[in-house]
Amino acid sequence: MSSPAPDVLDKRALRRQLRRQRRALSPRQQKRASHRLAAHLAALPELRRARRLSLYLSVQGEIDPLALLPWLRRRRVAVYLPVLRPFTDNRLWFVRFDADTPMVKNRFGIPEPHPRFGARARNRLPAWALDTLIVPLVGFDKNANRMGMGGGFYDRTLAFMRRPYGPKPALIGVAHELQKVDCLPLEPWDVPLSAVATDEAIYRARA
Ligand SMILES: Nc1nc2c(c(=O)[nH]1)N(C=O)[C@@H](CNc1ccc(C(=O)N[C@@H](CCC(=O)O)C(=O)O)cc1)CN2
Ligand SMILES: Nc1ncnc2c1ncn2[C@@H]1O[C@H](COP(=O)(O)OP(=O)(O)OP(=O)(O)O)[C@@H](O)[C@H]1O
Repeated sequence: MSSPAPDVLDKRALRRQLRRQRRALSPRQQKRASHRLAAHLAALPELRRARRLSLYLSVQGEIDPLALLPWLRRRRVAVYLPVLRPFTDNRLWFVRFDADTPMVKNRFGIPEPHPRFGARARNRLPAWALDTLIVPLVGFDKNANRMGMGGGFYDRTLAFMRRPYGPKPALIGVAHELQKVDCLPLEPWDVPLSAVATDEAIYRARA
């Protein structure tokens, strides 16, 4: 076993620090951030044109995108949640999320649609079939570079985005403003986001 390179250790420490900072927010701060985020998201063209969109259910201080749900329901947008794909390592697919979707906790303690519900092909979509994905972030920088939980779930699931042809959903990262850092190291497998939205601002990737 070789020991991890210093930049890997830096990234791990940064991830831990950012996760601690977001967990420290009060319920009142969380609620306010969620509503401000929803207002920013609803102004984005990537959301206004979406017919099929994925959200996530927030855990451990993540900014909560669900304040946007009434707006999405009014517009008849089909809402999906990320689900850990069975029999495949660290990949996601996306399962319909409606008022009557049966939910269970996955191995990380995050609620997701029941595997039996997701097993029905008509209840789920691969990432490429969505118009827009709302991607949870642990950290980001002003150029909309992202850092996630470290499992590589979204990076693996979105690897198709690098192909020169085929469908390309819009990727909108979301986070609390306090998760912004100066500059994130770019990894070869990182898939660029279209934009990052926070409780305070929108950050666009540079063309
Ligand atoms: N709310 C939410 N849902 C999501 C994600 C997310 O980041 N947030 N994901 C985005 O990828 C996927 C799940 N990925 C995750 C990756 C790591 C951990 C996690 O807490 N890992 C533990 C240690 C691992 C373990 O318990 O075995 C840790 O880091 O402390 C959680 C979710 C799909 N659903
Ligand atoms: N397309 C891919 N194919 C295979 N492995 C990958 C791919 N993308 C990422 N990985 C692996 O996933 C691991 C986690 O990557 P990284 O530290 O960038 O996570 P992250 O971007 O924070 O995670 P996430 O995508 O879950 O938000 C890395 O060790 C990397 O080797």
